[in-house]
Amino acid sequence: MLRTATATLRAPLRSSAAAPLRVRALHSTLPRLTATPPTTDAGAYKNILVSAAGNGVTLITLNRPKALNALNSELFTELNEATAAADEDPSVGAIVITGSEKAFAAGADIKEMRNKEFAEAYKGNFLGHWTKISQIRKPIIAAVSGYALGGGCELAMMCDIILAAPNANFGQPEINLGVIPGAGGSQRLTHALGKSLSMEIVLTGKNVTADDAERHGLISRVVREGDVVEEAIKVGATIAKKGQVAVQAAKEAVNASFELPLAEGLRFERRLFQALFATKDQKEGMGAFAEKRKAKFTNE
Ligand SMILES: CCC/C=C/C(=O)SCCNC(=O)CCNC(=O)[C@H](O)C(C)(C)COP(=O)([O-])OP(=O)([O-])OC[C@H]1O[C@@H](n2cnc3c(N)ncnc32)[C@H](O)[C@@H]1OP(=O)([O-])[O-]
Repeated sequence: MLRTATATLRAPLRSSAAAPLRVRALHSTLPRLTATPPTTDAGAYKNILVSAAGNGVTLITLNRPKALNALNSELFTELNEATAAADEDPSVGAIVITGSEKAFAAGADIKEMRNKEFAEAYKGNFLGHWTKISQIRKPIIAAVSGYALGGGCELAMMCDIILAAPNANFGQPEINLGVIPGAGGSQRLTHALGKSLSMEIVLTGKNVTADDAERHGLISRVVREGDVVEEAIKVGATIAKKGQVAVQAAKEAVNASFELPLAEGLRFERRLFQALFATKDQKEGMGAFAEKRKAKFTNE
């Protein structure tokens, strides 16, 4: 069951570092996609807030403000549970993950892991459960403000789209702690930025600004100050309006480009494209175009 809390949506904008990001009521400005009202079960999770943002979007807010949303095991377990629940929920078409104004997440929880030993980390597959987010089939949008460092940057990169506030700061400072990135920082960052800049970030621990991240293709775009969550929800709502079989296939196809050689990737894309002719949404989408009307997708 999707456990939800509306606290973030209701919270007034505070200037403190702990302030969750503001979301204006979008129900009036966006087309209605789901009749599911935001359900409240505040306190169900300790480290995240989950709310139905309307229009088929689930909003997940990382909520360990005192630790700048440092990602401890409990938080990640909750995040896995909430994203899996949203993935299962037919009324949800997209998921937004955000943090506070000061920090999306300042990394894996250093205090939690400082005394770990190799045998324990290896036998317990430490951080293995972090990969679950990348198995979620519905699109996930990261709305990043402030620090997205180490595991925080890696979490953002596990999402499908990254939107950033002007104060966002991305980096992999693990080198300063005597370790290296452990949840994709050396791999996804390099796919996005290329070797030279990734090496500089990973080897020196320097951060990049939102503008630089946009310029180098790490994120989709920088959004006006104060608007990043709202904008991410809008993007999510736009996606949630599409035929969901095609959306999932599109996500699968784009992700395959990170893993397959070009010829295999092209073949995989073509097969998925062909398979979509078995869906009602394809008939509806193309029929609606030919009949000059708006398509009504049923996700079948
Ligand atoms: C997953 C795969 C591998 C990943 C590895 C990593 O991510 S390694 C991590 C890679 N990331 C890094 O190396 C970044 C580490 N963080 C920093 O360098 C700084 O906090 C800052 C520059 C982000 C903000 O500076 P600022 O002066 O504005 O704020 P402040 O410093 O006063 O912090 C406020 C409180 O938050 C606490 N806290 C913060 N981050 C963490 C954390 N990751 N952990 C635990 N706690 C953390 C901090 O201790 C303090 O608590 P206190 O003492 O009040 O009980």
